[in-house]
Amino acid sequence: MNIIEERFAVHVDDYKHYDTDKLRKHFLIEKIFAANEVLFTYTHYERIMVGGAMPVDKKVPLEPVYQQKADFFLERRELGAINVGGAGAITVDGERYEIASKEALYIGRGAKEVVFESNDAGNPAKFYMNSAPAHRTCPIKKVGMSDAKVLEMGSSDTCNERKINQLLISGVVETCQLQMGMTELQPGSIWNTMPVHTHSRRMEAYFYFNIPEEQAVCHFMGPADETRHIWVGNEQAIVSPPWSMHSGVGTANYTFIWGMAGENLDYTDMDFHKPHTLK
Ligand SMILES: O=C[C@H](O)[C@@H](O)CC(=O)C(=O)O
Ligand SMILES: [Zn+2]
Repeated sequence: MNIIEERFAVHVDDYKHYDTDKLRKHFLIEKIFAANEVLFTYTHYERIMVGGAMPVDKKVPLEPVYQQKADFFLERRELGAINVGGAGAITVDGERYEIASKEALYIGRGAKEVVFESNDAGNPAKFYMNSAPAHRTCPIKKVGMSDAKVLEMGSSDTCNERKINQLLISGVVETCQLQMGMTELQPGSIWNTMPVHTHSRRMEAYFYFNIPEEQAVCHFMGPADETRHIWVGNEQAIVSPPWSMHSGVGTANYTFIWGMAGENLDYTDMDFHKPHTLK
């Protein structure tokens, strides 16, 4: 069964008055995975759905949720899934795709039956997912880390040395509006997405994982002159409105998955804000 939460969009003027509780309530997704469940948060930012499937000892189907009023989940949507757990498989209309750790599957609009499973209940697969409305069908494609476009960013001097693995990206896979990838921090580097940027033409969601026990990531949001922070735990996500930056600093090494939907598929068109200009 899909378990669903709904989040409405927040106006930037309203955000300025938020305290810690309210920031967390509107922008933090605390639970992405539950054993043998599919969890989703239905947002009103480009209607992106952010969630996870964690099959343990049984097959778990992707079912439509009330908000969609659809006969099947992908009736009018596309979906990207990236496995952050043990090896597993996703079966789409009878076709089985083995998805190892850090591998992704893109599923286009129209696929009727999607089923998740793990190869080993002792080390279950964890499929982190983003889904956005789609106006046409793009072919299903499995994308591994070796297929990714890799951007080497930052440096150890500024503690932001990282590898941006673009997985679901134009040139690797055809999508309608979804873009997804996985950014890995080099040992000793703790800052992601620094210098920060905004792109009001696209919303974004960040999913943080591989955060060691008792450590955390401090995520920054807001316009460059009105920032706030949210402390994020392991396997939690942040929804970033179109007016917001999205950047984080960890108390230890971590990895994260970013996903975007919106106006175009141009990853490089962000507006940058230099650190000394931030407030
Ligand atoms: O719009 C692009 C996204 O925010 C991320 O891809 C940025 C990122 O992973 C990073 O700089 O570390
Ligand atoms: Zn971004």
